[in-house]
Amino acid sequence: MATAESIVRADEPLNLTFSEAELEAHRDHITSFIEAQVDAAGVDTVVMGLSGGIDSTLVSHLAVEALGRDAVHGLVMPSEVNRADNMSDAERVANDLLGIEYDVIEINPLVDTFLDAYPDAEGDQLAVGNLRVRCRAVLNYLVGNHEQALVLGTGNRSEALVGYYTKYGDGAVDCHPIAALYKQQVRQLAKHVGVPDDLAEKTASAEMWAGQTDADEMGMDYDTLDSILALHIDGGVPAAGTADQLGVPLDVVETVREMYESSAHKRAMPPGPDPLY
Ligand SMILES: Nc1ncnc2c1ncn2[C@@H]1O[C@H](COP(=O)(O)OP(=O)(O)OC[C@H]2O[C@@H]([n+]3cccc(C(=O)O)c3)[C@H](O)[C@@H]2O)[C@@H](O)[C@H]1O
Ligand SMILES: Nc1ncnc2c1ncn2[C@@H]1O[C@H](COP(=O)(O)OP(=O)(O)OP(=O)(O)O)[C@@H](O)[C@H]1O
Ligand SMILES: [Mg+2]
Repeated sequence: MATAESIVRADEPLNLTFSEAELEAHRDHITSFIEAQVDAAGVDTVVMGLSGGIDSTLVSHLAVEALGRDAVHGLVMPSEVNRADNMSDAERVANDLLGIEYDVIEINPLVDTFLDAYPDAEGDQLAVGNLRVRCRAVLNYLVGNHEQALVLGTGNRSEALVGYYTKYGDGAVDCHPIAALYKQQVRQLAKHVGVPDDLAEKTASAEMWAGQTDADEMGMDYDTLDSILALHIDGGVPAAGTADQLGVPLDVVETVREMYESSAHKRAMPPGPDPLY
């Protein structure tokens, strides 16, 4: 885990932001995608977790644009490690910004029930953090089944490429409308569609344990991660050239490649052996 002082920041990060015309094109593309997913499933509504973070704020905003506010159901699911201001931001998004129906469901009792059933995991920060995330996935699908609603995910391209999400947790959804956007672009599109700056510029956190931030855990900020992904992983520029161009140590580029390669299993269907005959 990096400390605030040791987080790597590229000297020359790429500017991956869009022009105004491109922003409008992405907005249309994503709202059309949401509409098409709902149509293809033969349903009218969607359900999704609202965390007060920018990914869920943008997806919920675009879902309301695509389907109307009556078709979007938000779930705010606090646990003991969530900051109160994030949970109140989630309610602010549902109430004040979007005017959608939402429920607040505390997940501590669910998490405790699992740990009572398997106390060996108690104190295992990552396992319990992932358990919190998976409890939310179960609730999303409980509501989704009951209301014949699709579960909207909030994964962006940066998280997907390095596997920075919980398998069958926040990854357990029916579609990811902002999957093509790097994190910088998520923030930019959010501002473009009218999300207030304080939400769009908020420090990203999975809130799987108290005080967690994405940058601390990954050891670099999103501008650096996005730049390495765009140049080296998506762009095919060799590691050394990427490090030189961005002004980051070579081992940071290699770390991102290792995260990309070791998370391939999260971007694939669970494999089985080919049929024998
Ligand atoms: N090679 C392989 N082939 C097939 N399966 C493989 C595998 N390696 C591990 N696995 C399986 O995957 C499991 C590990 O994956 P997983 O359970 O996801 O756990 P893991 O990747 O270890 O942890 C999740 C990471 O995502 C971050 N996260 C989670 C949720 C939200 C956010 C956010 O930004 O909001 C971030 C979190 O902070 C943490 O760094 C293993 O226990 C194993 O079951
Ligand atoms: N406390 C919560 N209540 C409801 N949903 C949550 C909660 N925490 C996480 N989620 C869901 O899990 C998703 C993944 O979390 P993640 O932290 O990556 O996104 P975010 O909070 O929207 O944005 P950011 O990455 O900037 O913090 C959220 O977008 C949201 O849908
Ligand atoms: Mg978050």
